[in-house]
This record gives sequence, structure tokens and C-alpha cells, in this order.
Amino acid sequence: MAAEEREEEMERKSVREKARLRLREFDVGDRFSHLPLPKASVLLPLMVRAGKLHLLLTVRSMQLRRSPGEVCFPGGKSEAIDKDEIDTALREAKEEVGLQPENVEVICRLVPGIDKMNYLVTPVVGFIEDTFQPIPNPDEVSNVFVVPLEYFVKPLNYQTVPYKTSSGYQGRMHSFTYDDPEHKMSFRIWGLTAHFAVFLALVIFRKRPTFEVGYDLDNLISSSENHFMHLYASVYERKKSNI
Ligand SMILES: CCC(=O)SCCNC(=O)CCNC(=O)[C@H](O)C(C)(C)COP(=O)(O)OP(=O)(O)OC[C@H]1O[C@@H](n2cnc3c(N)ncnc32)[C@H](O)[C@@H]1OP(=O)(O)O
Ligand SMILES: [Mg+2]
Repeated sequence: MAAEEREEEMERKSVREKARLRLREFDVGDRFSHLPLPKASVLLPLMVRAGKLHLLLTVRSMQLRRSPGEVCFPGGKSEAIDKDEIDTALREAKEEVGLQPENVEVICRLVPGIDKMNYLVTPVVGFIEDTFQPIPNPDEVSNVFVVPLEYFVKPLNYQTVPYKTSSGYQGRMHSFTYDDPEHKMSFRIWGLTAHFAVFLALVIFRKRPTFEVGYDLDNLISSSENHFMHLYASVYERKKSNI
């Protein structure tokens, strides 16, 4: 290995090590697994490119019944064969973009979210190699792209949009437009996917974003958990009153 390559390799390792340490502090493990909602998981695939962390995202096929054409992370619904949320995320990533589970270094599970169908969606964070060549499954994925993680705290094109869930919970959603120099295309990343990307960036960079987030950044762990429990309570109450 040439001296320059050795230096790049050391830099890559140090970027990964710093992120790994921060992420482990935020690992929720199976703390939310008992909640009585249908389950889904997404993989937040992190890679180091040119010394910086990047996230891999997909565009959903237009043929899908749910959220066609939207940007999301590789992921999907839990199946009976999955032992936990990590298994689901890895199985779905393999099915959707051809990522082999043995090529993912799983780091942690972060605080879940709830999607518009009231699925409990667990984000699983894992490192992948920057040399990974996705093989999109055309039934589910129409495109794959990467975004510098820093974009989710320091975006060039950001909006906040109001939303109301079926359970009556009102809030605001992040919406980013990312001009991808590789594909020479713009991608809109919003909703639950944007929510997970922003949280991941806050955990790793610990810096104040250029836009408002609904967290107390000095107490990010408790604040993010309270935020989730508030959302969960509104969904749970609604489900109970529909029984
Ligand atoms: C809060 C509201 C919002 O945020 S909306 C704004 C922006 N949108 C987002 O952020 C996207 C958020 N959603 C997600 O990430 C995903 O929908 C989550 C919640 C992870 C669920 O995963 P999802 O990809 O829908 O499920 P999945 O992968 O299990 O299945 C998708 C559909 O594909 C189908 N499928 C499966 N395998 C095949 C195959 N080989 N050939 C053809 N189709 C296939 C599945 O049956 C499933 O279909 P269906 O949805 O059940 O109709
Ligand atoms: Mg999916």
C-alpha cells in the first residue's frame, strides 16, 4: 500500500471510530421492541467517502402501492423469520439493493419513529464500504444515491412542512432537496426518512443545525425519547378509542 493510501485508510478508520463511539451512546437496543404496533426497520447505511461520512438512500419504485417515488432508506416490514429489528433491516437491504449482511458493520438501533400506516419503524445504523455497488431490485427501488451526512445539519435547500397524522398528531416535517452531482439530479428527502437522517447527523456531529429541530440539543437522548413517547401516546390513544 502506498503512503497516500495508508493515510487515507487511517483517516477512514478514525472517522468511523469517532462516529461509532457517539452512536453507541444512543443505542436503544430492544427497549422499544415490546410496543404493540406492527413493525418495520430501515438500515441507515453509512460510508466514508473522501474522508467524510455519507448516507446511502433509495428512491422507491413507482409501482409500489405505498409511497411510490419517495426517497427512503433500504428497509421494510418485519417478517416471521426475523429475530429482531436488525435482522429485518439487513434482510430488506439485501433484497432491495443487494447489500450482503456480512458486508455491514451494525453499530446500533436508534429511537424509532412511526410512519403514516402506524408502523413502528426502527432505524438500524451500520457501516458499509464506500466501494459498495448497489444492485437495485427494480420491483422496489428505482434509484440509489449518497448524500454527505453533514447536509442534514447544514443544507443548501431546506423547507419545513406541516403535517397531521391519522391519529391527529400535528407537527412539522423536514424537507431537503439535494442536488446530486453524481446523478446530476435533484432528490427530495422528507418525512420520516428526513427525520432519521437529521437525528443521525445530530448524534454524530453534535452541532446545532442551521434550521429548527424539536429537540433539546443539550439533552438529546432524553429529548428524542420524550418526543417519540409523545407521538406514540397519540397513536396508542387513537387505536384504543377505535377498538
Ligand atoms: C410520516 C409520514 C412520512 O414520512 S411520508 C414522507 C416521506 N416518505 C418516507 O419517509 C418513507 C417512509 N417509509 C418507509 O421508509 C417504508 O415505507 C417503511 C416504513 C420502512 C416500510 O417499508 P416498505 O418498503 O414500505 O415495506 P417493504 O419493503 O416490506 O415492502 C414494500 C412493498 O413491496 C412489496 N414487495 C416486496 N417484495 C417484492 C417483490 N420481490 N416484488 C414486488 N413487490 C414486492 C411488498 O409486498 C410491499 O407492498 P405493500 O406495501 O404491502 O403493498
Ligand atoms: Mg422496502
